Amino acid sequence: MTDTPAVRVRGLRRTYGDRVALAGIDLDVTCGEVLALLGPNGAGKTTTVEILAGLRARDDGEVRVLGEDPARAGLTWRSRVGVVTQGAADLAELTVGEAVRHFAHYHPDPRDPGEVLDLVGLADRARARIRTLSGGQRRRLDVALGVLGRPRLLFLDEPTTGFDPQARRQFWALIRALAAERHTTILLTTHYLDEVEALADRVVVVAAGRVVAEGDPATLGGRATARSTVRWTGGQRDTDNPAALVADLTRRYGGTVPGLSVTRPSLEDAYLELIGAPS
Ligand SMILES: Nc1ncnc2c1ncn2[C@@H]1O[C@H](COP(=O)(O)OP(=O)(O)OP(=O)(O)O)[C@@H](O)[C@H]1O
Repeated sequence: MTDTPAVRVRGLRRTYGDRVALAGIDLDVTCGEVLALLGPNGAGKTTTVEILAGLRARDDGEVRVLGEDPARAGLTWRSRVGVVTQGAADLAELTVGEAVRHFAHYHPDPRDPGEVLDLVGLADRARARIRTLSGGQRRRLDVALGVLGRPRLLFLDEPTTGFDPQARRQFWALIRALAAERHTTILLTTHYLDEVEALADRVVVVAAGRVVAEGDPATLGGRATARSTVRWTGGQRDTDNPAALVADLTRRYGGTVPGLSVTRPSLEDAYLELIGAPS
């Protein structure tokens, strides 16, 4: 890790016609971390990622990605940034191996194409035409292409949308392996709260083009210190001291408390509260 942030954004604004997509976003991503950008549909996540990746223009604000302005950065910068967006290129008639070998030529110091296919679990599909891949395999190929150039920073825009549960777990293992490599910073957008808990060191919540919260997934929205809810057959109560209440119930029931559970707000509870969703 270094002290220079991988991403530094101040006052980022973008409108489409009279629709304000980004109303002044501030964002810092530290080198080596996995940062999740979370927010409801239309919050501005894709717009933010695409501006940071140099794929979209901004109206206003200061943006530094790996120390450069993506609107002006050149080929050397581009080779240090990996992008996996929602609209992947149309490569249907190539085989998996051909695609990876072809795109390796775009990078000054590419990873070995065979190693990349191993990394994403596609080695046994190298000879398959891309149009024959399943949705999950296709996304893995997108990631393979995104990491070919040994990026210092990897953008993943909703990488597991449409995956089955097993494919999501495998994908998480892949992202963890990448994150464990030195110098790979990951900025991930997602709608899945379990994905944030599984992968992210830090989470930034955006809603209507603004940052509404940021922090550690375990403590977001004050959930680590929030009141607990104790439920049992026949009752429920919110309390700051669940241990005392459970002890009291245990005495009252003369032993086992029927249907006992003690819960704190989940990340989903904290998130829905932060974005102002009706409960
Ligand atoms: N090319 C475009 N032209 C016009 N409006 C756009 C365009 N792209 C995005 N917008 C609008 O900008 C706002 C932010 O969209 P964006 O795609 O960045 O949100 P998002 O958080 O990625 O949403 P989702 O979770 O649905 O992918 C939305 O109101 C959207 O309708």
